[in-house]
Amino acid sequence: MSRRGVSTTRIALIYPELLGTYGDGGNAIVLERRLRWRGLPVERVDVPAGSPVPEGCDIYLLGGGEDAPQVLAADGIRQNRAIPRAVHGGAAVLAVCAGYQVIGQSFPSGGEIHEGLGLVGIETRRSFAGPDAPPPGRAVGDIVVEPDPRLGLPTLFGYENHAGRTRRLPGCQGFPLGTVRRGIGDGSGGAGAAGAAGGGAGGRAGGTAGPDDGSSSAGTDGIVDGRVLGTYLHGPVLAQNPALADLLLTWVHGTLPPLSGPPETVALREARHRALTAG
Ligand SMILES: NC(=O)CC[C@H](N)C(=O)O
Repeated sequence: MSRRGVSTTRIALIYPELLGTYGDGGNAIVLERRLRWRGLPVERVDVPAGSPVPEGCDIYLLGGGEDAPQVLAADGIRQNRAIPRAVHGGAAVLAVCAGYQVIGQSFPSGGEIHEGLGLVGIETRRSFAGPDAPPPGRAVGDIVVEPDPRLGLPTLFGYENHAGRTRRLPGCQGFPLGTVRRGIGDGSGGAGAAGAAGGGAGGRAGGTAGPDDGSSSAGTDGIVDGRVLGTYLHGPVLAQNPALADLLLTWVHGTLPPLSGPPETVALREARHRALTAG
């Protein structure tokens, strides 16, 4: 039974035309499959760009996007208060990259600061290094995150490509999704906060580990606030991290029967682990 006492879990994919960079729509497919493989009914609700977001869904998925589409998406989603109301009623949110920025208080685009949904106490800027420091380069490449132990998750693998840097605001509820072991993530913690040049416009050469200055400071990625989870991990993140998919499903569904595999995902994770965490 899902959280509303009905048998079908409704998964809303929000504005995939605007928030779909790097196949984030695949996160809906992963959630759908993992319910079906357990014999549980699921309904996928595709919400086309610009249309009002429905309130009665159990999981809302917001993907990544370029700056201009991201503004359009935020404006469209703000037409109503469906997502905040659904979250209040127990729904879960997975917000990736642009989606992660959009669920915060504010984010940059086109030289201006735009209002986010205010679901979580974070803000995104091009840089937090101050007006005299050069802004950091785009964060581009593989990202590996050690999740907060409270989540009981294995290492998370993904891909990131974003210019924005994100930080928690004073009084922010919740906690970071995890510690960045490779890549940039929020890029606002530890040495990354200094906003050093990093990989420049083309991103990090060779996927060098660490925050913007290439050191190994303990930067963080993402936020978990109640059932709202934001992250810079594209990929789509749930395809590479099925345990994260199951965490979202248990938030809205309660305990689920265990599900191993699929074998392809196990092999993928082993390969990612070998390639990205060696040394
Ligand atoms: N990949 C993305 O979603 C990018 C988010 C945002 N437009 C940025 O560059 O920071």
